[in-house]
Amino acid sequence: MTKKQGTILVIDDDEGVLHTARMILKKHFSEVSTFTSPHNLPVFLKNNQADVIILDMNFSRGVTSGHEGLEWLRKIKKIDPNLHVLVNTAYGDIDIAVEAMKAGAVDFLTKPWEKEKLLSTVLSIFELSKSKKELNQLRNKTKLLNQDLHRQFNDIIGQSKAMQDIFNAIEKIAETEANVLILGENGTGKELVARAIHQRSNRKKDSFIKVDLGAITESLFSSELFGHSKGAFTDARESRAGRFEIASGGSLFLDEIGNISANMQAKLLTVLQQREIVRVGSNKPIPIDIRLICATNRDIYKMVAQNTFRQDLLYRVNTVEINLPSLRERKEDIPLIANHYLEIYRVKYQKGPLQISQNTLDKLINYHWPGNIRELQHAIERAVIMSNGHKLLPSDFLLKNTGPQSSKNLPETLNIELLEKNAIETAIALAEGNLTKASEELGIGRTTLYRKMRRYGISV
Ligand SMILES: Nc1ncnc2c1ncn2[C@@H]1O[C@H](COP(=O)(O)OP(=O)(O)OP(=O)(O)O)[C@@H](O)[C@H]1O
Repeated sequence: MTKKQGTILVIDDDEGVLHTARMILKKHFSEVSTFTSPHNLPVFLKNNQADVIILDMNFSRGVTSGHEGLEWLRKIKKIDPNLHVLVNTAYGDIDIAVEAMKAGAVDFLTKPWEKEKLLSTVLSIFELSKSKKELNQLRNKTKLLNQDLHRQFNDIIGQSKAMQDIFNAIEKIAETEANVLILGENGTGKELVARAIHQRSNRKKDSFIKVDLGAITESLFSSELFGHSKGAFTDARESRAGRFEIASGGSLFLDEIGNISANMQAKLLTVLQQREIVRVGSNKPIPIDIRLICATNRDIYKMVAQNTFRQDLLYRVNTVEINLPSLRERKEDIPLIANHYLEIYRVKYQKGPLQISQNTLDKLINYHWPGNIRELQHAIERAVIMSNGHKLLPSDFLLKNTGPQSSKNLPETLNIELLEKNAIETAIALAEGNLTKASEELGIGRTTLYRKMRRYGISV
């Protein structure tokens, strides 16, 4: 039998008890340390790890009040609140056991020990301590990663009215606990906005955990999100916390929420309603405290209308909604964003002074950017790599000639006057000669419409 790698600490003034503990536990754990007095504990804990501490409640001869043990329990929890202490009480000493649990003990044993009971209790506390440690490690790791990401993603670039509205919305929403649904095409910055909300929220010191629901298979969904206990399925050699648990205290960002099956939607809804998860293979509910931010590029309302997305789930996640504009709806931001990434990649690829020529900017502004900012970012990166001189030229950009503004869909002429004349004729025809309607459709006043009709020789 392989021993568990970890340290069990036993403190009891009775040498016989310590001997029994060593006999039973040594077979199962790599390290069993015993002390007859708790006085050396602070020094020991400073220099050593302890996965489980078994603490007696009385150390002075003839004393049975348990106060000494409680005192030491409090000291241990002060040294490290995450230490798992199992207290030893005399049979029937329920009051002391209750006091000890209140003071932070995980469980209690009554003396004399039954071998099986001692072993099973210590083993289960050991597993608990390990999975908590693992959770803390994961949280610390993601905090570090998030710090890096925030450094990298700190600025959401945009001066357009549309983006100013988004910034205002982020400021207003961030400090609330409201669930947020971010809608927008691919590459419009949904994740960036989700991170910005977390960074400005009261949860910013805790983790921001992202789950790409579009990339999770049906079979992995529950264990990824809710975790699993040891032995829950063939590969579950250790118990593992899911993303909900890891995000607890912080924000959970569920990307591509429009991409999950009906079955996954039902599971998610249950967790959001009950605000607790149950690891796969366990039946113990674990409360979760998360701020939920979801995103999708799909038309979620259409999906609800077509019964492919649950309305009750939508209502759970969309307390507040943010609609991110596509890049072609805020073309005025294109030069700003292009120059932002020019600077980043110029430095990254160690190029000298580099500018974007006016012709190039015109080309970028006129392009329809189906992949939005991500596509612009990659286009700039590529152009910087390929550039030879001090200017990025139109030929440095290979923009896809597809989509709504491709040559196939272009009008026969780009002459502005002819386009205007065609638009007026079409509007009048569609309005069946009603000039008030036609002017409304064109977005101009009736007087302007008359003037333009005279100018282009159009009659009704
Ligand atoms: N306003 C912005 N200013 C600067 N960079 C931006 C902006 N919006 C997005 N980006 C950049 O564009 C890329 C895509 O952004 P992000 O991943 O947030 O988009 P998304 O909408 O979540 O995309 P997807 O739908 O594909 O998941 C990232 O590299 C991000 O840094």
